[in-house]
Amino acid sequence: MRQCLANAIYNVYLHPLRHVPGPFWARASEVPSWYYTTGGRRHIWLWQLFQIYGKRIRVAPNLVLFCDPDAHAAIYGMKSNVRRSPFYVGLTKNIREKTTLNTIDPAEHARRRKMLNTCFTDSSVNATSAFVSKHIDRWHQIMLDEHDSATEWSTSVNLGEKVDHLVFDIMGDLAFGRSFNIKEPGDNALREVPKKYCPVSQILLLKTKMCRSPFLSSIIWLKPRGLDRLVELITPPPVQRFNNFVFDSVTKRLELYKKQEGIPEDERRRDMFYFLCKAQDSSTGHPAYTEDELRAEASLFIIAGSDTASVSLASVFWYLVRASRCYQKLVGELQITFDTAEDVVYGPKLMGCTYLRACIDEGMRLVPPGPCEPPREVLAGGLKVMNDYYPEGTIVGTAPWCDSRNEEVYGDAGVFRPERWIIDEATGVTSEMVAEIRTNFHPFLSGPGSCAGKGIAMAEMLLVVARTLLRFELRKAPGSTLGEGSPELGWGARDRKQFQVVDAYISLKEGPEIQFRKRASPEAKVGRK
Ligand code: HEM
Repeated sequence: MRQCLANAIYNVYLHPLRHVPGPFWARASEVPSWYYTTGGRRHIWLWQLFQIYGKRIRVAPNLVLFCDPDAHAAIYGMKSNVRRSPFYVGLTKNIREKTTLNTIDPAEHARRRKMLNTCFTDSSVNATSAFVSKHIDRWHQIMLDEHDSATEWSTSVNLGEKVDHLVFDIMGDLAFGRSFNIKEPGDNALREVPKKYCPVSQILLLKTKMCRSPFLSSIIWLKPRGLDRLVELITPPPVQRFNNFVFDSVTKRLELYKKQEGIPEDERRRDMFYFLCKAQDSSTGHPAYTEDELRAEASLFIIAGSDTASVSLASVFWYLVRASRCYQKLVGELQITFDTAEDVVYGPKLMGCTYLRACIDEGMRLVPPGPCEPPREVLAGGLKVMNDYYPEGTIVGTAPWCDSRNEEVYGDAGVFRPERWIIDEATGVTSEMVAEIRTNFHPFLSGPGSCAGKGIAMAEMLLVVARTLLRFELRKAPGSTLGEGSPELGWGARDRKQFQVVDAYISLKEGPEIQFRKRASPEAKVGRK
């Protein structure tokens, strides 16, 4: 107790960061930041703090966060003198399963990332788009079979949940060649997870609470000394089933890869796992990954690529069904560009749909896939951010939820307005205006730790939104408030027009609830290109 008090006094009055503004208790201890993490509302708390204290806040004794485009560049840029913080070590499943995301040493991370990049080329994005489209079409078929919606509006559907199922199945198929089949009707042990959040989210929620706790260094010390084993033992059965499924799938996929080694390239299964197996260490010319590493990286794809894409898509749909002008404009663009949903393939025509891209960007801006900061630790020599110097060991970052609501940059920051991303004389949006907001927009992060799967993720989102809107009409389920803000949620979350998320390092969401019906036959439309 005496030690805690002494630490608190030191943190407030003697610590090198004592001049950085923030609430008294947050400057004294890590408990407030942890407290808000446990409730999943830390991003709202951070937003409140930025309104009170300005562009930089001390959120915990050793943690400084910023809300400014220049700060983002200074912290996450290619040459920034930082590394990933120990938070990422806490996230690891166990000491054997080291992934690119969890590698905090910059040189080792750069080496791993170089190998990983060989799996994310244009050719892999093109190859994987075919898998994605196949899943989307099946998903639509199931929705039609489950709901009598050929002519009438369907009953209310939780599209957020449906999108979870779709994205999971896609990622399983891409990562290790075996779909989870969660979207398929009938029993599925992997779907028997607590309805609210899927297994990966459950794990992340628990781990985020651990990693933002004041006991992180003890947790990291204890991990190889029994804690990992203990967590494995108390892991709920649905999550264990999920882990076992992943393990088993990777083993089977590896067997298939070896079996197909002798046959021509274009006859082999060319999913992400294929590209991982093919990757070579350029310095040795040997395969880049050992079996354990293949297992870990393939599992990382599931973690990194499922909830992120799912929450982004849910956000786009959530806002679109509430903004009929934007919805109509987007459908118009798609109908002019494509004859049918089947015509939507990944390529220049799809990429040329500027309004579609703007809607996706706007959805990702309002609901960033990670609402709080990706934490970075300042290395020896310190770091200058917004004209101030931060010493070695300081943890720094920017919180995307707050960056997205920076009114100095966006003006009407809370409004879903895709036009802000498109240069157009008619709307008065200039190239300078678009450049300014782009400098502040990093849903995939930037710099050495940015998203490796950005190309695949964008292709997936473009395909899902375009094919869905060409096949179905959507509308908000009458009376549904799922995902909305409300006065009881307090300052920063009162706006009913704001899609709410839970912070679990990744954003977790509920909704939107929608109704859908099959679109009239495309021949009935006019004005197509
Ligand atoms: C909308 C979808 C996605 C978003 C918004 C997104 C965003 C991000 C962000 C912000 C990071 C950095 C995390 C941090 O440093 O804490 C990241 C890392 C990563 N993402 Fe994504 N991601 C998405 C989809 C995907 C997909 C589909 C894949 C794989 C197929 C993927 C693979 C990765 C990997 C491997 C990393 C680690 C990169 C590294 O450590 O160098 N992501 N992603």
